[in-house]
Amino acid sequence: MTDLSARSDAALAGTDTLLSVDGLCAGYGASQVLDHVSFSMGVESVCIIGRNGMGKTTLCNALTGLLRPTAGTVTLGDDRLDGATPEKIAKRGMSYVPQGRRLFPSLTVDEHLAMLAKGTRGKRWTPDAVYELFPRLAQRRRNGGAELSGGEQQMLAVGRALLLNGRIVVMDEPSEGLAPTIVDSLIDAVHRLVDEGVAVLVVEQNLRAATEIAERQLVMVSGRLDAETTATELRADPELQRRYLGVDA
Ligand SMILES: Nc1ncnc2c1ncn2[C@@H]1O[C@H](COP(=O)(O)OP(=O)(O)OP(=O)(O)O)[C@@H](O)[C@H]1O
Repeated sequence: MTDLSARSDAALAGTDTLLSVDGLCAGYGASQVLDHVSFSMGVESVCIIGRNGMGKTTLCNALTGLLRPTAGTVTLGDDRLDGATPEKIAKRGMSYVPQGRRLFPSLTVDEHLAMLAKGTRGKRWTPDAVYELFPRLAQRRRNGGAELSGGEQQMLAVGRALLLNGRIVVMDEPSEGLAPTIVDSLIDAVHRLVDEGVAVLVVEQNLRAATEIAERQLVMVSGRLDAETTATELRADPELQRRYLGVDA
């Protein structure tokens, strides 16, 4: 385990920094939740783990503009994102798959993707490319959001985020409530994205999903990101699992 404050960018040697977060603070009214969160990542998959209520969703919201940071910076490539609206942040290359998927029950899969298809011509991610990544979704293309299983909804939520053709995708607990085989598809999709040059930052509380999605595991405790561990360490250590994920040995 590493103390993040002692960690330098040298730890990312071999990986150029894509996202850099420095001293990020955010909260709700007078209650500060994020307490000077700092980390950086390249084109790789990274997990943010932590027990309930530690501030993981708040971090996702502060990164993607749904919550305005009160201090600190978020830099993607050469662009400063902090303080920008969610629309601007998405346009600059950070897309978000929020917890709960937020789909429209009456729109079909095709219609969800069509809403974002404009502007994807000639780009890597088009509706057809999403159907190729998730063949299950292609079979359900004419079904409405309300008729999809949890796993299909999650695939659609990821597919929608991909159509923004961004540089990084932030996902909040994508494995929540999904059957193990569907979790496998999501894990494969994350690895494929990274292989194709898209960074993926995933909040996870599920031990298997977290450790298979990323080797780097950043630990959030009470709004602070002050430790980093690895999937290898986490798998091997029930005490870490209990402390960081609330998993009972
Ligand atoms: N809209 C809100 N207004 C006020 N407080 C909030 C709001 N959303 C979250 N909080 C508080 O902020 C803290 C962090 O919550 P957050 O949802 O970010 O944690 P989390 O690590 O994502 O947990 P979980 O996995 O349970 O969602 C909690 O104390 C929570 O009660």
